[in-house]
Amino acid sequence: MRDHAQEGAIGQGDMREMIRALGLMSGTSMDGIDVAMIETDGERVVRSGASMTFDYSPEMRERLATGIDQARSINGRCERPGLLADIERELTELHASAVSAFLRKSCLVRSDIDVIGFHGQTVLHRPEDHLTVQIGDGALLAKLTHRPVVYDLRARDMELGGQGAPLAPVYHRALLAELAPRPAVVVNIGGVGNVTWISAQGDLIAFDTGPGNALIDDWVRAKAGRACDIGGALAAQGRVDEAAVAQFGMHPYLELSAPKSLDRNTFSLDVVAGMSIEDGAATLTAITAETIARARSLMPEAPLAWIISGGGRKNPTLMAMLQERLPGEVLSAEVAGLNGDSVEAEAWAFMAVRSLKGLPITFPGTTGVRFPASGGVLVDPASI
Ligand SMILES: Nc1ncnc2c1ncn2[C@@H]1O[C@H](COP(=O)(O)OP(=O)(O)OP(=O)(O)O)[C@@H](O)[C@H]1O
Ligand SMILES: CC(=O)N[C@H]1[C@@H]2OC[C@@H](O2)[C@@H](O)[C@@H]1O[C@H](C)C(=O)O
Repeated sequence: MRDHAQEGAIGQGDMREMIRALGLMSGTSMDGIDVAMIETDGERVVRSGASMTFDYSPEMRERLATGIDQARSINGRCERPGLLADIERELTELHASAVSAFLRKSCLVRSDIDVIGFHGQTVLHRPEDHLTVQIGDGALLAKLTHRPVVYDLRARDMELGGQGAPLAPVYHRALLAELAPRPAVVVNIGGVGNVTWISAQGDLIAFDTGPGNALIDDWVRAKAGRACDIGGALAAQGRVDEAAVAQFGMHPYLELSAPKSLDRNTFSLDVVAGMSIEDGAATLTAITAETIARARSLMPEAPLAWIISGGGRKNPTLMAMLQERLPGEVLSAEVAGLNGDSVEAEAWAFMAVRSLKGLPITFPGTTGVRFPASGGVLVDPASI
C-alpha cells in the first residue's frame, strides 16, 4: 500500500449539500488500485481527502493480462469468456479489501462514505464497434462494502454515440477552475496518454494522444523482466532513433481528429524490434512525448500551462522530452496544486456524485457524445 499523504483542502466550503465520495480506479497500467476520497456537491471539489494505492501482486497483474488477452474474443459487453468471470470476481474482492484498508488507515468508518465510484478494469475498448468492457461487479462491491456503488460509467456515453473515454475531463475542469490560468491542459500519462484542454470559459476538448507508459513497461518487462523504467534511467542511457519515431508518427490514429480514444493494446513494440533495451526505452519515451506534443494541433488555442499527472510524471527523462517539445509552461501535477497519483480515482468519486444528481459527465468535446450526458449504474446495498 502506498499512502499519497497529500491531504488538503481545495476551494472553500459552502452551504450546498456535500457528498463524501470514494473513487476506485484500476488503470491501463494494471499496477494497482488507486483509492481517493473527496467531498463535493458534484460541481466543486470542496475537499480532497486521503488517497492511497494498493499494488497488485505480480500474480494478479498476470491474471489481468490474461483477462485482457481472453477479452479479445468479446462481441457483447456482458460476455465473460474463459477465466474472465473468475478474474472479475477476484478483482471486485480486491477492491472491497482496498476500501476496508483505506478506511482503517484513514480512521474512517463505512458510514463516512456516502457513495463509491467504481471504474473496474478495462479489458477491451473498441469504440469503432461501440464496445467498451470494464470488468468489476458493482453489485458484489456494494454487497461487500455495504455502501452505494456507481459503476459502468462509460457505457451510456457509448450508447449515445461517444467514445466512452476519456471521462476524467469533467473533473479536470472542476479542479482547474480553482487552480490554474486557462486555457490549460491536463495531460494524464498512465498506460495510455490523454489530454484535456480547458478554455478560459470552461469549454473542453479531450482525447487520447497515443501510448503513455504501457509500451515502455511492456518493453522493459520483455527485455529485462522489470515492471517499468524507474526514473527513466534506461531511456536516459539510450539513443532516440528519430527514424523510428517518425515512422511511428505515421500511424493512422495520429491523423484522426478528436474526439478519439485508444485501447491499451492499439500499438505494438514492432517499432523498436532489434534495438538494445536502452535505445528501445529512449525511442519509446520519445514516442510518448512526441504524440503528446502533437495533440497541440487539435487545440484551438495554445495552452498557458501543461499540467502533467499520472505515473509518467515520475519519469524525468520523459518530462525532459516533454519540456523540449511543448510550447508553454510544463508543470507536474503537484506544482499545480494537484495530487498526480489520485486525480483519476478522485474523478471517479466526482462522477459518481454527478451521476447521483443526474448531471452530465461527458460532452460532445470530450467523447463525441451527441449531447452532454450523465451515466453510470447505481447499486444500493439495501436492494441486494
Ligand atoms: N518512478 C517511476 N519512474 C518511471 N515510471 C514510473 C514511475 N512510477 C510510475 N511510473 C509509470 O507510471 C505507470 C503507472 O501510471 P498510472 O498509475 O498513472 O497508470 P494508470 O492509472 O494505470 O493508467 P491510465 O491513466 O492509463 O488508466 C507505471 O506503469 C510506470 O510505467
Ligand atoms: C477505455 C479506458 O479505460 N480508457 C482509459 C485509458 O487510460 C487512459 C486513457 O485510456 C483514457 O481514455 C481512459 O482513462 C481515463 C482515466 C479517462 O477515462 O479519463
